[in-house]
Amino acid sequence: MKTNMKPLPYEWLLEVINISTLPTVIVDQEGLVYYLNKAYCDILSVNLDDAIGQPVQEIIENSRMHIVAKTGKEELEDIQPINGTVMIANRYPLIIKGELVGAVGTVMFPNPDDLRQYKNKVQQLIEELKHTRTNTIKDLNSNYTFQDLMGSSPVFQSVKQFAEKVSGSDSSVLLTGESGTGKELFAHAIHNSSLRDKYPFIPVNCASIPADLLESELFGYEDGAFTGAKKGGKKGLFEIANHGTVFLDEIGDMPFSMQSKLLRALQEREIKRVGGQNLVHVDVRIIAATNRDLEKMVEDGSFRQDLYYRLNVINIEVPPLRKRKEDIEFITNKLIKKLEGKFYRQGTSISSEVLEKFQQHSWPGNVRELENVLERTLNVLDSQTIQVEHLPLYIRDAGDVERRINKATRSERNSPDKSPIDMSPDSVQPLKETLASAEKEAIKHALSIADGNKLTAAKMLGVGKTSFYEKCKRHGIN
Ligand SMILES: Nc1ncnc2c1ncn2[C@@H]1O[C@H](COP(=O)(O)OP(=O)(O)OP(=O)(O)O)[C@@H](O)[C@H]1O
Repeated sequence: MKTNMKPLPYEWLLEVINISTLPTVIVDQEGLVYYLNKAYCDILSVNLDDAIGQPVQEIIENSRMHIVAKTGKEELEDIQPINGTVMIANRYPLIIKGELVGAVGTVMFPNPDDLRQYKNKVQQLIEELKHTRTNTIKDLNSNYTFQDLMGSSPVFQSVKQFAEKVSGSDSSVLLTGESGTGKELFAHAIHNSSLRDKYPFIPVNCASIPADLLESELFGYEDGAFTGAKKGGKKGLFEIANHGTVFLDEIGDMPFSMQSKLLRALQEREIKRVGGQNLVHVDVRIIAATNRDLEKMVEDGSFRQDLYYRLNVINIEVPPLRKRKEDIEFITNKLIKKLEGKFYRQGTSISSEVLEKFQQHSWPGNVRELENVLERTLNVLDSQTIQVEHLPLYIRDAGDVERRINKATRSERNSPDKSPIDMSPDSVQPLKETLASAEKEAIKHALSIADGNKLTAAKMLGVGKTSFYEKCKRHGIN
């Protein structure tokens, strides 16, 4: 190739090689050191004049430059320990006018601190990548907007409109309401219509992370913070969510000791990693949710009042399904449409009797329960129309229980002596046994509504998961 470039003077070339901070060595075809730049002389603590003309393997530990100068084959990213430090070596054959005349080599990380910093950086990137990957998969399944929130009743519409209105604000939101009413869906929708929508939405289930891990999950940790901690430390979810939203689900289950640390983070907008000294500024919006009565928890001292006020700047109470019965038919039809795709069906409908049963049922598991019931029904449906006999027994009984109670109350009121309640002494059981059998029935009922999911069943019953597991064990429920 012909260029107009003048050949670089020899001194210039040497200066260029010396300016480079990358330790560089040039050997001739015999593997004798032709030139060693300043960076390499420094890390080897050798004098250039003493090194020139010496076999390279005598000057540089574990060198293979003399081999490359013979084979003419480059060796890239080879591990080369020098003075007890692992370095990455790149070795290139030096070919001038088509002839192999020697080799040139460089090494990276001559300083152990550089290597450590590099490793930390890579480790952090790997952590972020893993987290992003998990969340991307999750987001693909749950990237909800307000349009996904089903419900046409005036009460639901007004809650939805209010939530939409406050999406743009940066204030904390507390979503309250029974299990399965769609609080998490609301949190997604609020984030997605806020100015933070291009940044992460990080959901954290405060009930499912063990108390002693919660702080390091939320705020991260430094290298060596505790036994088993990853080398290089780890970013917490608050740092990962920077500029986005952290959704603290089941906030009522956050351990008391953690509540004060969360409060500090919200007030100062700064977090301190576990085992760290530095404060890291974070910009996140908090959306919290619970189906527990936080006000009562504040009263009985199990939830910090100051944190409650911090979180409850905007309160959105999602109404239960039984308080918006107009929505039942609407949501049922929408869910059927959604499920038809899953079961490769078309034209499925429900009978008016089924709708009546649905209206009579109290739906303690709300939309989640309705979704489960319909999915279970469509799974086994061999006709186009869902009839009462296709429904689970406890829904078929809906209304009957209420009717029986009403009838009993009415007849008791009208003719107390003809009460339908069994008045024989044998019908009375010790209170302890009566309560135990009622508890067992309630657990079985909740489990059947929650499709066997114990965490959901525990939530619907309003008990902690440890106590729920103990109760299941006591009653022999698996
Ligand atoms: N209004 C709604 N429109 C569409 N789907 C809904 C609605 N409400 C709830 N769902 C569905 O019900 C299920 C439960 O919703 P979600 O997890 O948001 O409830 P939640 O109130 O956060 O429950 P929990 O308190 O148990 O965590 C999800 O599958 C969700 O898609």
